[in-house]
Amino acid sequence: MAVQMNSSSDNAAVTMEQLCKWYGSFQVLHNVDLSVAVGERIVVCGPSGSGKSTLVRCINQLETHEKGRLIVNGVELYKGMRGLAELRRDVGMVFQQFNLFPHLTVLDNCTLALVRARKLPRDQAEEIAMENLKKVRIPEQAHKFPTQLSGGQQQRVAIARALCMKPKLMLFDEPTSALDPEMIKEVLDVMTELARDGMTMICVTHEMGFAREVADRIIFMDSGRIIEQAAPSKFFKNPEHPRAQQFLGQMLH
Ligand SMILES: Nc1ncnc2c1ncn2[C@@H]1O[C@H](COP(=O)(O)OP(=O)(O)OP(=O)(O)O)[C@@H](O)[C@H]1O
Repeated sequence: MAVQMNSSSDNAAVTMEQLCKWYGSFQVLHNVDLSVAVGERIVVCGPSGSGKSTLVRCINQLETHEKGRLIVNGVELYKGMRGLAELRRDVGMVFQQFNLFPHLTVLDNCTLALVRARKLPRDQAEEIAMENLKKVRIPEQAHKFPTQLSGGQQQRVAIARALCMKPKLMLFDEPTSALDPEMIKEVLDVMTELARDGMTMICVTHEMGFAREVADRIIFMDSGRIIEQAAPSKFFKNPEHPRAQQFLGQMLH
């Protein structure tokens, strides 16, 4: 049984307390403390291998932690917990590789979970799917297959598909890394609009312009630890930790 939490954690979308994770004998997350408020936009950045993907993957239990506490939307998560389907319904995730079903049309990719998991009638599922395809500005692609779309369009389908489940929280794991430069902007524009609509978001990205413009808070990770967190105005102007200074030096020049 998932444990329902009360008290102050109810006001947070995500609370991590001393979170630790190992891959075999390699400790990838070291005592991570993080609280993300409902409606907050977080950008997670840091060097390759610093544990950013692992951190976000723990939030929807694609990875499980071994030590510490993790509470998402008021529910404490742990290995072997029940209620994973509900968790993943409430936590949308967009990956670097779009992970669309190639044999299904755009519309069917979007309606699949609504029909199968939510048991909605097909016409109602299609209505929700079309609303969200409009939101990501590709309603005219509804009857195409993923291979007939550009990378940027495929990623926007992936975002629409996640939005169909009306998530309370969206996770993005380097959503533009597999895209050509001209397509990056169209995906970032959609993400920016979601942020303006008040969606709680945790984004792993190297897009520092997006981070500067959209994030409420930047989380900087190194070697499995959060070593600096600050508002973008502070982080980009005056990063404190030498590793953050070095990282920004490389990213911005
Ligand atoms: N399934 C796995 N098994 C073993 N080691 C893993 C696994 N996944 C990731 N790692 C290792 O854990 C460390 C952190 O990986 P993670 O993908 O979380 O980092 P990251 O900061 O997202 O990196 P990148 O920016 O390159 O995507 C890396 O050293 C990686 O090689």
